[in-house]
Amino acid sequence: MQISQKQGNDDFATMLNAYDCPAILVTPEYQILASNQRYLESYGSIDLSQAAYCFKVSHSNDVPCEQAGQACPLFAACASGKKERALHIHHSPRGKEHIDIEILPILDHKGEVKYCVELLKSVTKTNPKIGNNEMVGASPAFNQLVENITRVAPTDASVLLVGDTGSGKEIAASAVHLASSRKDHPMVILECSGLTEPLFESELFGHTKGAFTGALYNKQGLVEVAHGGTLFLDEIGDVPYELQIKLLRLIETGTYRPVGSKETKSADFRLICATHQDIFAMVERGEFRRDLYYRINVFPIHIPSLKERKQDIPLLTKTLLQRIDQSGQYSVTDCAIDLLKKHDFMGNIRELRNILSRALVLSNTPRIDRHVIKTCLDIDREISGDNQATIDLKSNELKYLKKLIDSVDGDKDKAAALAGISTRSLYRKIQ
Ligand SMILES: Nc1ncnc2c1ncn2[C@@H]1O[C@H](COP(=O)(O)OP(=O)(O)OP(=O)(O)O)[C@@H](O)[C@H]1O
Repeated sequence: MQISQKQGNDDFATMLNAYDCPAILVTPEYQILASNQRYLESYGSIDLSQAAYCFKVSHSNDVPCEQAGQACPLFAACASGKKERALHIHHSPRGKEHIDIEILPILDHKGEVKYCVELLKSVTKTNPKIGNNEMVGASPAFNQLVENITRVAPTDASVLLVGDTGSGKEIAASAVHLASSRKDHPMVILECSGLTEPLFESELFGHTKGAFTGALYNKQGLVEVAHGGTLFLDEIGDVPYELQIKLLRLIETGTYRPVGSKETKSADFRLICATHQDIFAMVERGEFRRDLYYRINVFPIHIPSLKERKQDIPLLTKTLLQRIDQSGQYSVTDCAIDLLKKHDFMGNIRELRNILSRALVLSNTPRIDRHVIKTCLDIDREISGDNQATIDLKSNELKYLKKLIDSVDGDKDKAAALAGISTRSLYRKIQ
């Protein structure tokens, strides 16, 4: 596409209105020449009466992104002469936002880049600031995760989320679903751990009345509930070997039969699987079917552990505190944050959440200090058995749980939630 030099900025802006997302026209020297109506609605107007540069407007930087140590898709597009994409954090009237940037270079008659159209697509369900049920973060590891989610979401490819326990696999699955064209249909979750063959089949495929003892009604399977939407199989590595063939058949044929039925139904879902295990090693050991592995692993995404994104701890702490107690009165001192940053977080974000829930109970003031955080971390260490030689694990667990129950006036449901265990487990542990 070529644009005559005589055309004014108004013409540019009119052309940009053809895009149904915010768009700006930029020179290879980073100067913004025009913006469209959608940009105006999302980010406000830019003063174009004097030179306005994209790095200043979008990032409040004084130098272009690539000189500030960030990947700059404009710089890359000018070098390659081709479309380039990157995930950036931009300033917006709503604060900082993750934006999927696409740069479309416009070449002159000599084949050199004359202008670039920059399309700015907001990324659903992620946030570099405090959010409610969104994924938050701004570290390089988190941004890479968001970039992967953004790329794969609009496709229908099967996604395999690999990450440690509590690192955010389920919330990432939901981000993929919500950024996909299937978002108006359900995302259905099946936790695969501990499922026996009959249960697995009837949960997944449903059953007819009388199919087996206790089948009093026709029951819809999760595959049917997920029709048009997303099927999320959590802990896929725990599906017993003999059941894996049933899953493979479902994926390969796109059809299934409810237990006890002769009717074959057709399935329509996007598959997302998650695991904390090394499935490839399981394949090598003969514990996981190779054919199924290649079916589910079309697009693998690594979910970073909290250890890999320690710089997100202050933001996550603020976010989680607000989620635990919506009054917004609680905060954590800088020294306490430093202590959290030194912790290992084997249980990742879920562990951070549990520690903060405890801190709220144990702190006498809304400003949670280092001392309180240290106590919460020590309780965890004792319970997890770091000091097994000197500590009687069971009695310490009991002591902690009783203290916790007392602190919430005997409310066992609340105490269990704070301890991160089910109420049933709590009763079992204190009896
Ligand atoms: N980036 C994030 N921002 C905010 N909260 C997060 C983020 N990632 C995870 N969480 C929160 O951490 C907790 C654990 O996340 P989630 O349940 O998605 O982890 P998981 O990896 O699926 O856990 P498991 O391995 O036990 O199935 C949830 O409360 C979730 O909302």
